[in-house]
Amino acid sequence: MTSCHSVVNLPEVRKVAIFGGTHGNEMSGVTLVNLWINNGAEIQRSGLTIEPFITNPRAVEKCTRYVDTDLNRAFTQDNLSVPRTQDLPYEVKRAQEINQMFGPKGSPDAYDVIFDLHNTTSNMGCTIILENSKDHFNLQMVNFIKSAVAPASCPVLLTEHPLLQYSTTRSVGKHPVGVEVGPQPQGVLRSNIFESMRATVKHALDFIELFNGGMEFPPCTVDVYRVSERMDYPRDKNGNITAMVHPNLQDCDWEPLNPGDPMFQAFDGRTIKYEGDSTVFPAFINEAAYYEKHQAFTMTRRETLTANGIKASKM
Ligand SMILES: CC(=O)N[C@@H](CC(=O)O)C(=O)O
Ligand SMILES: [Zn+2]
Repeated sequence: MTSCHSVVNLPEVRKVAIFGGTHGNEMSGVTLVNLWINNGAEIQRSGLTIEPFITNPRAVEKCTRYVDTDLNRAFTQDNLSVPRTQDLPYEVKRAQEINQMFGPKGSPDAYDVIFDLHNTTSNMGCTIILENSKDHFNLQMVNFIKSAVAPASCPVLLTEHPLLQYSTTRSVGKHPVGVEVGPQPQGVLRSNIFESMRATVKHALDFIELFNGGMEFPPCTVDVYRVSERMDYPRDKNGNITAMVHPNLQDCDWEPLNPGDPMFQAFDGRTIKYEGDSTVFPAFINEAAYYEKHQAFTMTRRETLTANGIKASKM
């Protein structure tokens, strides 16, 4: 369906969900979604069903990341198809319910766009997380958001990776979009973080409204940071960490980490350097939730993606 201007016709967007509380202690998304459940005027757009939804209410109630297991890793085909029994972890049961309501994952009935609102303790600013480098609709949306927030930046983390990809809550939708804003401590609201998340969602919904209204978005390029590796903390034989993120690296998400740069500061005072052979761009530096995942930061590489022009097809 490509025209001579390399503009692809895509179906109009009909069903949109905004998830908060996938992690119950990430307060911006929890608070915004609860606000919008009470009064949805701010997120209404013509011709669209937009559903704000708390995905892990038990974790929200306890103000904890999860109750039994991380919901944002639970949307595997195995979990989604396992027979429902009493002793399944709460989040696996919940994943099945969410898949029924907003999916099924991979099916034509699935919601068109799902935003999932997260906070990080890392200094990542207002980051968009994408899972698929060939999702031209999402790439165009991100290009729109980047222009709307400029001169502020909107880094894009691309989690597409043969081994490191994980099965997210938003992945039940056709176009999954993570919104990851920090730094904000767990269980805490910070007004600047809250408002930048709110603005990003607003721009994203404006984009969808313009798209449905027939606006043509010309081909564009989008700079992204693609996940390449995970870096764990140095550990002793018992698995306890023996070093912290080095002060030169702390809060330096998205800045180049070059071979030879300090990476960790051991408790005995030694500096541990980055010994890779090329420059990487770390993200999720010293994320609180990742100690248990054995991850001190994520290494990414910069890449420029090309998006087709897009236009809504009238049916
Ligand atoms: C700090 C945090 O929870 N980050 C999210 C990232 C994502 O949504 O892809 C997670 O690990 O699930
Ligand atoms: Zn989260």
